Amino acid sequence: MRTEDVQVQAQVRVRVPAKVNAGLAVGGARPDGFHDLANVFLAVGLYDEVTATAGAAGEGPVITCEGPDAAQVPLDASNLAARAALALAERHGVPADVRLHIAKDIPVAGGMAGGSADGAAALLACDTLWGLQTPRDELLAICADLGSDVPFSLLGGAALGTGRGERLTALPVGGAFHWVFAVAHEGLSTPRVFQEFDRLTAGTAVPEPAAAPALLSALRDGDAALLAAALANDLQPAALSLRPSLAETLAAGMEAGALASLVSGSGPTTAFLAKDAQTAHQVAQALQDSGTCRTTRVTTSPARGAVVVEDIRA
Ligand SMILES: C[C@](O)(CO)[C@H](O)COP(=O)(O)OP(=O)(O)OC[C@H]1O[C@@H](n2ccc(N)nc2=O)[C@H](O)[C@@H]1O
Ligand SMILES: Nc1ncnc2c1ncn2[C@@H]1O[C@H](COP(=O)(O)OP(=O)(O)OP(=O)(O)O)[C@@H](O)[C@H]1O
Repeated sequence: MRTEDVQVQAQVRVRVPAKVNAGLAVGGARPDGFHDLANVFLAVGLYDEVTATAGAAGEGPVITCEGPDAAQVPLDASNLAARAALALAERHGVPADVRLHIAKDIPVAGGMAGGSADGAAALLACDTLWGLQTPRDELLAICADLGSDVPFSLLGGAALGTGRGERLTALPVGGAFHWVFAVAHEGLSTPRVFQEFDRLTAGTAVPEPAAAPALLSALRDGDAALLAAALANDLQPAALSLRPSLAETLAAGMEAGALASLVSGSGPTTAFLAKDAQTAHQVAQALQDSGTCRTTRVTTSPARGAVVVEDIRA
């Protein structure tokens, strides 16, 4: 066969970051079961990659997944990447025949929006593969239908999420922050953690959620010490109530020199802010040695949102 006869398979690869919630203020339960939030999202440099290639006519989205946590990822129509492909295809009246391969590096069910990341990445990958050029605001609206965290996975950087977290306002960030994440042995279900929040706050007046001005200025100034003082997560008591052993992980990171520690979103991943890269590695080693977590990851924020990193189209 001559080289020019080889058909190159069209392929689009998208890289998408995980998130940590630098501030998560949670209001009372709404009639629709969700909670109003003032959610200060920060994208961090742990990434999944979703690669889209054309599928056979009529087969719909086909999901495959590789990575250390791949066995925990559903490969059926419940996968957020499959749901994203179907939603986009329906919006444009095109077939959703696409193969989506997820290279998963974001901890699963860890409160780092891994599934949401794959949903946002698949949406961008399919939009590019199918040449649809869907306007950004429409992509964000589809993301919001898929889940509260999905719009932020597309946007990246830092943002305040209001409503159930899907209405985003980008936030300025004045410098890089150094983070350590301690990944727990077993995941936690997000709805279960919100239910526990409701149980723990029952009979109390839950205030309207608001973003702390000190948090926003710490991010804007890139000041790690001020950020450490302002980090807050209203879901932390609920996550600790369901998984009391997380308190030991939080304490081990502080003992090792972290500026601050908190549960990431709904947990059970715990996040540690460090003053520099060297301290971050020391904290990670101490957490590893403490035996209070499955593994650790060291990275920085902010990180770019979902972005096409390879686009091979015939
Ligand atoms: C905890 C966070 O990760 C913080 O960023 C998010 O609030 C969760 O976002 P998510 O995983 O995208 O959540 P969704 O898929 O939208 O909702 C899953 C479930 O979480 C609960 N949920 C979620 C978001 C929200 N603002 N209030 C809620 O009560 C609801 O029980 C909902 O049925
Ligand atoms: N592409 C996907 N990757 C991982 N989990 C997925 C995916 N699609 C659907 N899921 C389901 O979502 C559940 C939550 O997984 P995910 O990794 O998104 O949790 P999370 O990081 O705690 O989410 P969040 O921080 O947005 O609340 C999993 O247990 C799995 O059943």
